[in-house]
Amino acid sequence: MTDLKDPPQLRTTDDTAPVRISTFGTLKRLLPFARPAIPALLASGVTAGIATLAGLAFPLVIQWIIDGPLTDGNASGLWLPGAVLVLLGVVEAALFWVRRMLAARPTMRVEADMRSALYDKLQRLPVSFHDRFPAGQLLSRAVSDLATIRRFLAFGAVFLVVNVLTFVIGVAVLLVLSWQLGLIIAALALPLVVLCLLYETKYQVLARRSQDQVGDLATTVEESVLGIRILKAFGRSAHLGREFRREAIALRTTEIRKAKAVSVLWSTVIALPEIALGLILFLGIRQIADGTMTAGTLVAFFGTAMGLRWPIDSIGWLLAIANESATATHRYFEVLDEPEPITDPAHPVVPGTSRGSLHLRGVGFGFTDAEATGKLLHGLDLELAPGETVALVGATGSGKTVLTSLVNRLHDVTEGAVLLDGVDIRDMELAEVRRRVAVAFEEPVLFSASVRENVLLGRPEATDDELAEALRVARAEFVHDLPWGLDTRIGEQGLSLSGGQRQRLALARAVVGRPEVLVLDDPLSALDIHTEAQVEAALRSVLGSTTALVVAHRASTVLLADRVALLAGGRIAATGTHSELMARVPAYRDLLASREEVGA
Ligand SMILES: Nc1ncnc2c1ncn2[C@@H]1O[C@H](COP(=O)(O)OP(=O)(O)OP(=O)(O)O)[C@@H](O)[C@H]1O
Repeated sequence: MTDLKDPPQLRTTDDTAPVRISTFGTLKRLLPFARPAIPALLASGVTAGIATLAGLAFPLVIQWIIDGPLTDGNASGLWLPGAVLVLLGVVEAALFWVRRMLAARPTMRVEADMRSALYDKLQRLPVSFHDRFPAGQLLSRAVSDLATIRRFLAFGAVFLVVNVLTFVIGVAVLLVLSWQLGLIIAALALPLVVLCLLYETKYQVLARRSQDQVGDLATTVEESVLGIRILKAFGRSAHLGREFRREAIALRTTEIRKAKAVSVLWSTVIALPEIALGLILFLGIRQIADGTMTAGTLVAFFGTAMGLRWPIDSIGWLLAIANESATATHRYFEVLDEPEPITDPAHPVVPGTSRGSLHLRGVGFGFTDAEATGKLLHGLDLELAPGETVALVGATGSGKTVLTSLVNRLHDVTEGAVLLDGVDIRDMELAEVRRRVAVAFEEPVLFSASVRENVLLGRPEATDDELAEALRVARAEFVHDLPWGLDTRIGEQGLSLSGGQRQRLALARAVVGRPEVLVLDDPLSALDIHTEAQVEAALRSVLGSTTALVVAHRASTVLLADRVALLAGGRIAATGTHSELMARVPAYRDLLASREEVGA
């Protein structure tokens, strides 16, 4: 019996226990991206530090006023400390503004650079990665995770350093003012550190879960928007609505647990200084009564201790930001660290004059996530002479689409090789392979762009004549009747086209510029019989000069080919002309006969 593994877990569940990561170690990975922003962030930190010191100086000036001019009854002596107070206020406000200005622009650039790097990586990653990684998870990484990282760099990191320094300097000032009372505030550091460590462990797990759940939610929204017609047609909107609500509730539960964790920390962090301040007031008044402390010193002490409230109170908030950024960073690098198995070779072979011969030699292929079911293709041999058209016929699920995806390295063969003009395509530059091999898939995907941009996607350098020729071959001249002709926007944000129109544009995209090798995955399936006949007639002229591998389901498409290859059991079971195979291969006869019956 086959030992089947559990199906891959694509969605997050409440029981998923995310891996514990080191907050500092993970955040360090941001350095290469954050490096250009470091001077500005340092300047921003220095500015914030000076502003905070200005704030800490207030109580000392008040002490000066109380123990000086106020005690002496010298009204004219108030001018100088009054002016200093105003100056400190202005400096603090101005520096606050400067700090924001300094941090905003460079951190936004870091966010933009990281987003571009992620996008580039997604383009380089193989199709197999995109098959298994839900789009919503990528979306949440590209949008919300990167925004979290930017907030951390702009505020979190700066204030984490500034507030710890402020605490240390403030405690030093307090110790100078009164070492006995100062020790009470200094002693606060111990329970705070213990509390923060306990909290970090718990919060990090929740932060990761919440970010994963945001990704799940985005995936559900994306799937329901893309499949809105099917959902409506099958009356499943309510079902998906329930699924969405279930995920939204899971996220809400995690967010509430996060809020609870923060609130416990926060309330303790706020309560501890309150108790300490009460104690200080009590002891301070006794010291004034004993004559061991002046009223001005107690006011200064109290004012300074109050000034340390924000650095202490903010610890919970800053740790939350640091933890969320660490998990966001971890999630970001999960994608960035993905291996890129399909890349350019170190020393690409530049093929000589291209003739367009295609040879699949001993090809084997199996999906890594479907190992238990065995290899899909094995020991497959198929040779196409330059200019030859071969129709690939096989039962549904036999691997025809997968085979076509091996020819332009959307997947790499796991055994054997695909040779273009005798050169292994893995030894050629990817761009070169994709320039030589053009593909039209069964599912024609159009982008939110003009007709012209969609058709010239792979060959932006093609001339207007080549574009017109491609549209003619694909019988896609209907584009000239669109409101803005070739400049009409189509795709998701543009004009909707019918299935047949989309397929004809996808075909035009493949044939534009007459590639050496054309791979067509059932390119005419959405066309009516009349249009199909017209496209076939026009295709013949292209196929006459191009090597083509055409996945075919119908006899009419098969007839376009010079030769037919029957894919069965993971290999090419028979080749020959249509009539030869009809005469001598019962499996082929059955396959086409059943299709024609269904089609009839
Ligand atoms: N990403 C994937 N991971 C695992 N298995 C996959 C993946 N993509 C396709 N398969 C499996 O590979 C097999 C062949 O798929 P393929 O799309 O090539 O079939 P096909 O011959 O083109 O079928 P059809 O004629 O119905 O289009 C199927 O059993 C399919 O389930």
